[in-house]
Amino acid sequence: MASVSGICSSSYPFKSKHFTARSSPSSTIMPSFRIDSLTFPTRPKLDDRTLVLTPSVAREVSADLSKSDPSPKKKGLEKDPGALWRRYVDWLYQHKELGLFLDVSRIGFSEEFVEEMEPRFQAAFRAMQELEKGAIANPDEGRMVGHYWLRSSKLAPNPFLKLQIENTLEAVCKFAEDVVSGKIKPPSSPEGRFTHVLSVGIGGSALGPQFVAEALAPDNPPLKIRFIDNTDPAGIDHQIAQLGPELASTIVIVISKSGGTPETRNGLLEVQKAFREAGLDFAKQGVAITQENSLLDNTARIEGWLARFPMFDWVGGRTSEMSAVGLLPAALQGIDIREMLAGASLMDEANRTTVVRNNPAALLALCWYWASEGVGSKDMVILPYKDSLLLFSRYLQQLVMESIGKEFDLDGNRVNQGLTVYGNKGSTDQHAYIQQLREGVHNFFVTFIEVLRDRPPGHDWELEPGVTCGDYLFGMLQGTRSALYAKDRESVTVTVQEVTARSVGAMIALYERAVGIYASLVNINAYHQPGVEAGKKAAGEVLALQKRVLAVLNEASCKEPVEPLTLDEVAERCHAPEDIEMIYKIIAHMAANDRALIAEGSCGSPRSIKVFLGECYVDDLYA
Ligand SMILES: O=P(O)(O)OC[C@H]1O[C@](O)(CO)[C@@H](O)[C@@H]1O
Repeated sequence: MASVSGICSSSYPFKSKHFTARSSPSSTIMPSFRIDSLTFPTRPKLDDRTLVLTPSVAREVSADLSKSDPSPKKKGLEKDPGALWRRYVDWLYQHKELGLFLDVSRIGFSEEFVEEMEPRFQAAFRAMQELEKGAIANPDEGRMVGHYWLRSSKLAPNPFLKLQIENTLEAVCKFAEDVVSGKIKPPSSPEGRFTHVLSVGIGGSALGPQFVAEALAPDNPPLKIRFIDNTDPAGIDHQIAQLGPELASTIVIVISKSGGTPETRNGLLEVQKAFREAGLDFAKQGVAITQENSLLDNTARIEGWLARFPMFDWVGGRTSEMSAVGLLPAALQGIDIREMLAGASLMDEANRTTVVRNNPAALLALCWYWASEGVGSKDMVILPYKDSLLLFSRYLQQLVMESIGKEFDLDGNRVNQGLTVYGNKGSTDQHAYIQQLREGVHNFFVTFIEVLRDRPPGHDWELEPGVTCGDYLFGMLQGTRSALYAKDRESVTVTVQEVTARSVGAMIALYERAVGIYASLVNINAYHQPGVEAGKKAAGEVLALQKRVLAVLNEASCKEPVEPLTLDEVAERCHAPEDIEMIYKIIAHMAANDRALIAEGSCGSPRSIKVFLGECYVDDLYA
């Protein structure tokens, strides 16, 4: 990217005049899907028997909550090895069928604290039961919250939803089989097969598929996946360039629940342009995953895209991995999606017990509450000791922070809740920031993710007598856990046997439920995200201001001689003197991209700048 000083080097007065009207970039055609295999029965209306988890109902559900917030009364952590071993054994959770363990012994909660929290947990369990039965658990948006039904359709609150879930899963499996087997072929190569998936989506419409691809895609998947998850033109260009001629054998999956997210729309338009330039018909390779009748859905339908799959209004973006959003990309990579669903379903079952110590999601929520004092006072560092789980922390960042990070609680009190999540992987991070974790500011607790199986059977070898490469990884994890604990740094350890579709499904389900329970414990709505709207709205205002700036500059640049303007003059003519800083940034950005020229002055002293456009458009293109 050009530096700010670099962009000021253009010299006045080079300009050209264009007297022909040019089509506005915004008029670029939106493109196409056909979904012969899926039918969408009309959604039944909510009736007055539907339970709405409004603040008052939530309060009713949690009527027996004690008045005061339980607060962790922290003492020094247990250090006696015998007592610690007893604590480890007493609290160790095991899910036999999943081969999953949860060790909470290195979080220092006391028995009294657990007792004090009991009424809150029981209220959280009741709220979760209501949610699973189809209550309006997201009162602000008037939505049910049904991601648990995706892996156990029989739990869906009515036959219509059950059918929707089952039909979609069938359609995803059938489409993926047909693509992988070559029954559905790339249009420009009737003999060939699709080789790549390009997934276009952002947030919950990208993070789950990215995590699962990294964790589970085989070394040689039937289709290799790439992602466009931003409106960064260079990033988009990179993905398209990497595909090169294989764009012709690429299925483009455009994922957006709302169907109107600007970054995703931009990604789509950029990819369509690449298709046009390559002489390819996008519609024949485009697939949409979105809510019925969204802008994206309508576009795909009208243009006759290759396929469309539904996203349900009762599934939130950040809990959509087990919907078509996560299942279709995974299936195209040869990942066993039914196993993923089975793992999630088994974990959900385990999380339905109302006995806290037998409920792994509740145990996690308990640890979060204790460690962060129920107010997010400590960050959650996620450290999987397995390269393939690298993106788990990034996935959890949205799941946890978009769910828990809320200004108001369910009763309308300003609480500014949150739980910060970050991390990459061990042992790599031991050579980065673990130094600070052990000795620096004590503002975190750690979640270690341990995978017992180092390599597929038959591939291991001892790189020194009695020790394998995986033993080192194991040693690093255990060593770091001990070293942190010795310094009173608390940790949770989740252990799985292997990274499989089943264990990944289980881990996703574990954290989804832990987030839901924790949200109840701290009395917030986990299922909306009002905060992200502010940034989107502000971005829209910046782009609107940019159009006004362009119109003003265009008018001045069409004069003879050209009239370069100061920032103050631009701001005044835009009737936006209070936005002068933003106007400066807009101009600097345009200049860096050769769309505005600096006639005089230096960007280092914004008041000295005089700016004009290198081209003049007689039609009022920017109005
Ligand atoms: O799937 P969509 O509607 O494009 O939204 C993408 C993401 O944007 C958000 O709404 C936040 O801006 C997330 O909650 C969501 O996962």
